[in-house]
Amino acid sequence: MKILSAEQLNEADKITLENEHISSTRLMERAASLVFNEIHTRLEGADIKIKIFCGIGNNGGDGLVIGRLLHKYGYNVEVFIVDYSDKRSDDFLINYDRYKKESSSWPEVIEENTDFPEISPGEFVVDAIFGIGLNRPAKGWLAKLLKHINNSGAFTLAVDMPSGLFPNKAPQKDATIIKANYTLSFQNPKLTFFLPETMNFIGELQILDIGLDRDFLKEVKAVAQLIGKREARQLYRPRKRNSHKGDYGHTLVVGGSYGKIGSIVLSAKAVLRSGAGLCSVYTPKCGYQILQTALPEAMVITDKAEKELSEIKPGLEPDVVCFGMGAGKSQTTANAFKALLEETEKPMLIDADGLNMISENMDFLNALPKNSILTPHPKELERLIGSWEDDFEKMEKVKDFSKTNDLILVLKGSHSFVFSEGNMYINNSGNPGMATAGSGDVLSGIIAGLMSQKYEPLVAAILGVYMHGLAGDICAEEMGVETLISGDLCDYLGQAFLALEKE
Ligand SMILES: NC(=O)C1=CN([C@@H]2O[C@H](COP(=O)(O)OP(=O)(O)OC[C@H]3O[C@@H](n4cnc5c(N)ncnc54)[C@H](O)[C@@H]3O)[C@@H](O)[C@H]2O)[C@@H](O)CC1
Ligand SMILES: Nc1ncnc2c1ncn2[C@@H]1O[C@H](COP(=O)(O)OP(=O)(O)O)[C@@H](O)[C@H]1O
Ligand SMILES: [K+]
Repeated sequence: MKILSAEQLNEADKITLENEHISSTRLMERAASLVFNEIHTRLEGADIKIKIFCGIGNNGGDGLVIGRLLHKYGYNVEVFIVDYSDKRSDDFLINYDRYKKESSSWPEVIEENTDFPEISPGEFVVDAIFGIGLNRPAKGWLAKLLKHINNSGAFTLAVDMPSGLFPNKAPQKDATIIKANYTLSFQNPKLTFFLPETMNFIGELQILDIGLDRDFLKEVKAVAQLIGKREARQLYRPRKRNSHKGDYGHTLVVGGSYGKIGSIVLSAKAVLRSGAGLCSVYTPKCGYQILQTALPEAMVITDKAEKELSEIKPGLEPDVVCFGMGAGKSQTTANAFKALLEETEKPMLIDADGLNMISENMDFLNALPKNSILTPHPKELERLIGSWEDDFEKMEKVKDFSKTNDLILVLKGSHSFVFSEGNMYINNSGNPGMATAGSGDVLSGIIAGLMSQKYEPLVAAILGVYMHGLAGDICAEEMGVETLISGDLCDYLGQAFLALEKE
């Protein structure tokens, strides 16, 4: 699904009105009715106190429509106008009058010196103060009102966006923003919903298709692509009946050091579980028995050194090399890594200490084959590109870094991001159970395993990140988030592939 900016959504809005020959009031009615339906389906007429806070723009207009419909269906609803400006939008004014006509009372107005209404924890609040039109932080009494709502403990539903959040730029550090339990957002998700500093404000997210112009939405260049099951399914290629292991490629996993052999066991297992035909592991001598015992399906080649990588001479030509997990970053290993980079022509996958060695020797980047994949977590990223002011600046810095160096970068996190050629893909699978030792090693193995099966590196990165999260989701469903450990992600990959095939 495309992630769009406020400007693009406004444009879609305008084109829809022209092409469908409908008024903006009609479109507002359509959008807000969908929100009403969602509320009505869940509350089923329950006698719960509903308070709707409306701004004076179109987000507020939506709130008034929702209020009118709830009133019509007999709900216990109170509507408040948050009177922060005189510049009421036309559709706000039309719906203000309609509300009055149907409910036979004017909504209450909240101004600078009005006492805020009391809100008890059991009530239901609808936040329709600001949507995508926010153009400066909420200040003064307005900020106090947002805090008042946040402190009430009431369940809060945000219409389109939690008020105070910008759709496509970072909030100020001390900004006051509605902390929604649930967000019903119109037509397309906004970038801010997926970034670590702002994702907590939206609660659970649901996108409502309000029927904006299909052709426009199809053509417009997305800010980013959100990758869900439908998108992943389009990337997945089922195996051919008439095939053999040679068709699925040979992955070489290189890494491990004394005390950290487990990391490459996890990666190699993930390589095989994601469908690679063959997997070899190159490791210091101390890894030999561990690997042969833990993973009989993998072949093992050992370095001449006992405890660390000193010279990477596997004596074979793999389809893809997956480097760095548990490797350590001694000078000896860094030299061996540099030599490996210089000898390798096909795109590689670099993770963990591989990334740290690059950060300490940025010239290694020149030897990295084009289209290689780096998979940093935020700390590793910071070592690579330096610090950033906010998430939006970080995104821009990573875009530049991946473009300048001709590489694909997977930034891991609660939502992992894939960057390539200035484009951005945001993963929508996964759960906090995956915040556990070794889950990154599994991800490297999955992506490398897909690369060896001739998935283009970018496709392998996007699909691999999605499958990793999906395996985690299916696993967490069965055993809970606390209990999930990274080895389980390998074991649940099978169910993840089955779920994808069913889609
Ligand atoms: N674009 C679309 O596709 C649709 C948009 N609709 C609704 O329209 C909303 C956007 O409406 P608007 O553009 O009227 O904007 P908003 O209703 O989000 O904001 C209203 C106005 O408040 C002012 N403002 C912004 N920040 C402020 C601040 N910190 N303090 C005081 N005033 C501030 C601005 O002048 C802004 O235009 C969407 O979020 C959505 O709820 C829907 O009605 C239907 C379709
Ligand atoms: N809260 C979360 N929600 C979804 N995925 C997560 C979450 N926390 C971690 N992950 C995923 O788990 C992996 C962790 O990788 P990493 O930090 O490298 O761990 P390790 O070094 O222990 O292997 C990443 O793929 C990340 O996206
Ligand atoms: K809102």
